[in-house]
Amino acid sequence: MAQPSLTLPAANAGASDYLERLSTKGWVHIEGFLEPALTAELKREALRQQEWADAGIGSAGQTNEKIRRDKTVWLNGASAVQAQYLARMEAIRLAVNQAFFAGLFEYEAHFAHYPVGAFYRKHRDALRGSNARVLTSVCYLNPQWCADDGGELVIYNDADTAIEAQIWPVAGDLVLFWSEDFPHEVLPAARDRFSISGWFRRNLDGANPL
Ligand SMILES: O=C(O)CCC(=O)C(=O)O
Ligand SMILES: [Fe+2]
Repeated sequence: MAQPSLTLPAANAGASDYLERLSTKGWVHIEGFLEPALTAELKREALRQQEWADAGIGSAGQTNEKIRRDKTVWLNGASAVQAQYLARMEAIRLAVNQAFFAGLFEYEAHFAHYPVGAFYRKHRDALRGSNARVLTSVCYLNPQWCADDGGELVIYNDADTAIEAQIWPVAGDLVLFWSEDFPHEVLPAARDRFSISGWFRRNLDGANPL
């Protein structure tokens, strides 16, 4: 019997094997993951936000403009469009848990705005073994992105010796990667760049410290 919550809509060309690609490569770029109407509505929702803050780094969340210059606002799920996005991420959470026994427990996400010239230097989203973030998602909200616009996501291999992928932040595309395994950076954007960065987290409460 079909399990709608575990499958992606048929409109997502190439998305059906995303678990396979996550398994073999550890990251996946799903083109056209969000349909254009939902992507456009999320972009409008991002533009409606008032509370943009300088993004933080590290567990204390201190800001450092040498490392990153994006502005962020956390999703709270209060609007219909945010709820719709979070429902799409919930389907991924369930599918990844089923496929990998990943123990993904919750999801947190923020809108990100990279104004012209903004970047995010090479980093990992989680340090090995010490962080609740397991799987990173980035969904892009930028129509008609082209080469001159910069702002590519560059993903490096775990050993940080080679580039695995260089991805334009094209509207509707989703990138997933295991948070501990891939150093990555956002190259300076030559035009306003909007996205939603999110993290599927494990539950560290009550974890055995040994
Ligand atoms: O926007 C991107 O392409 C990646 C952003 C990122 O690395 C992050 O928010 O941790
Ligand atoms: Fe990151």
